[in-house]
Amino acid sequence: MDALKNMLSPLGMNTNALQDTLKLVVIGGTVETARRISVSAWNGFVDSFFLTAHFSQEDYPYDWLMHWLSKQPAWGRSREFDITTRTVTRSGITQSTTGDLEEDEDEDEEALIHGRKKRKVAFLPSLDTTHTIYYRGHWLRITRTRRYPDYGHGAALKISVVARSNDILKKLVLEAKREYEKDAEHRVHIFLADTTYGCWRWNGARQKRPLSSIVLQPGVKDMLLADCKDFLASEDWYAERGIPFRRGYLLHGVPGSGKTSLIHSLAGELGLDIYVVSLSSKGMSDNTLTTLMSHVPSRCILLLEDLDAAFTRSVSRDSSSTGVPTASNSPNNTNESDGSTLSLSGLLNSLDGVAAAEGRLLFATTNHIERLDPALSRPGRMDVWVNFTHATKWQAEGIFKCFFPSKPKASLSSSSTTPATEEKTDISQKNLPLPKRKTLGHTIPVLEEAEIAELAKRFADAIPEGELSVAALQGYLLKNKLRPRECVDEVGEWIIQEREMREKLKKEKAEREAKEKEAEERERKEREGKAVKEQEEKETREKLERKERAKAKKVHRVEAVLKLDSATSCGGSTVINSSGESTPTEPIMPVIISNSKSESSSSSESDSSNGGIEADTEESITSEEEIDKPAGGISTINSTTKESGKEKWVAVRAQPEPVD
Ligand SMILES: Nc1ncnc2c1ncn2[C@@H]1O[C@H](COP(=O)(O)OP(=O)(O)OP(=O)(O)O)[C@@H](O)[C@H]1O
Repeated sequence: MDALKNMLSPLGMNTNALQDTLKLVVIGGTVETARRISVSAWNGFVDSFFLTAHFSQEDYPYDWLMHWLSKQPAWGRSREFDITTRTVTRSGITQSTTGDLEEDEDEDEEALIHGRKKRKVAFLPSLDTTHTIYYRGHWLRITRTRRYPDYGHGAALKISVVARSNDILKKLVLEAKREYEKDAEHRVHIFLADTTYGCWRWNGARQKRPLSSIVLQPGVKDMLLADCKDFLASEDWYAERGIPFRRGYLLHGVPGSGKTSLIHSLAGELGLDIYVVSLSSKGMSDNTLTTLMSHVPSRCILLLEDLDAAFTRSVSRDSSSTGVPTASNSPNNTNESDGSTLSLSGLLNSLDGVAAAEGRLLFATTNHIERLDPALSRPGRMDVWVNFTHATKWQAEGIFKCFFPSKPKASLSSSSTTPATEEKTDISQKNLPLPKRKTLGHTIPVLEEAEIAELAKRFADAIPEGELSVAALQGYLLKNKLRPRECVDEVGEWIIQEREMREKLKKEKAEREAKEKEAEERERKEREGKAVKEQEEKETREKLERKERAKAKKVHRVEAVLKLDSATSCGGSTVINSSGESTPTEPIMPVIISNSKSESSSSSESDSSNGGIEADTEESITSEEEIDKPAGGISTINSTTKESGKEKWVAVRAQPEPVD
């Protein structure tokens, strides 16, 4: 140190300051080294004593655990966490679309803020931080990380625990699953096809719809439900017989008759998620569809909505197959412009090809069954067909009863003292028996069963059989949900209005179509007129051009004649034309000789008719005979004579004119 001091003293440095700096460096280095050693020792310890489970966002257990973690009170004590009002799913954190999560359990569940329901705040482990929570006598170390930090998406969960066996982790996953399923019990999860990436995107969870709220002809719902249940329970039966474990249902019929609603209801009843594909969506191709179908989970409902619409775009297939496109609905160019190249064979392959998923229930809906190719709707692809019609009287009665609850029998006797018509009750408890259904914030009169039955009967009698859609009836009942009696009294009036409205819409549609047709016709005529005009203009232009060319040739000829004249006067070669006139040329020039005298004479005639001025060089043909014939001022033809077809080429050399 003294030596160092001696070395530095001439430099005028403060040795004490230097010493302190060096000390700091040494201490800092030692501390950092110690930290690193301890971290790696701890990691070694963790690796050798801890059991670690990894959960990827792409898989279901991730959802279960995130859901479970969001419910852990431990986050309240944690010093670092994420707070969200969103739902955690495989496809990331998604804004809750259901809006049924309240901030405070104790608060009024009915409370709405500007029409929206309050949302519950959820606590989640923050990214890239290790949290420790206590679970069943074990400390769990939980780390949530980004799987692809560079791309900013994809998350993974790592849970470590000191334990001899992985039982504790199994218990944790099972518990998380149970809780998740319990919460999802009243919901149907909807996934939509993403044609850009060829994957499924979670689109939200919908409240289950009770099957009793769907009013169909007797036996239809029961038959469908029993068929679906039977299918789901017969995997082995299918395997033993080598039959592909798939079942298809084709729901066809008029719009607003309950096809989609029935599928949602069945999904809820069977506890299945719904995977929806719109075949006419932008970018849908054979490859995308095959990829999507191969990623459908084994137990789910695969829904192909408006099957016929996929083919009204004439998707790269012959017009004789599925959904024959009509003139008005087959814009052939659109599918190419939006990159949709779905073909019928592509669709068929994706439905039951090698890569197609097994165990799924395929539901297809269409309003135009007549447009479907028989290959698409054949048994094996579509095993069960259900026709949906406009509302029958039976359905009208059913939907009325669904809307207006009747007083339960037990309360009938107890309420004998109070007039039944005055009593008001909550609709959610009587009419829609959903366990988690929230109240609607209004009440409707509850009538006696007999009165409701009588009103329903009158309502049904007033409804014309098979004329109005169930959706239309529902719309009318919704408008009158608090006035059951008036609703029945006024139904006749409403039907007249509906008819008038439909008539008006029909008329408007017809007018619109006529106008469109007229416009099309006008456009076509205009196009044709334009084409004719263009053709005429073109012809006139060509005529003019021809005339111009002829004029130019004449001018050229005159110039040539004038030139020759001047050349003759000063000596030089001469061209002999058929009329015996000689024209001076360059000293040596080719001459075309015609074998036919008549031609030359006609040529000369035309020459004379043009006043002896002809610009066209070919027309100034000189006959051989005439060349042989000496003419005034014409010298001998002394050069080679070339035969070319009927014409001969000779070179004419000028000789000086003899001097008299
Ligand atoms: N049979 C029915 N029972 C109960 N409600 C019905 C019935 N039919 C239609 N509805 C009601 O009408 C509305 C439209 O029904 P839905 O979308 O299921 O009809 P759809 O046949 O699928 O129509 P589209 O063919 O136009 O898709 C829904 O709100 C539904 O509640």
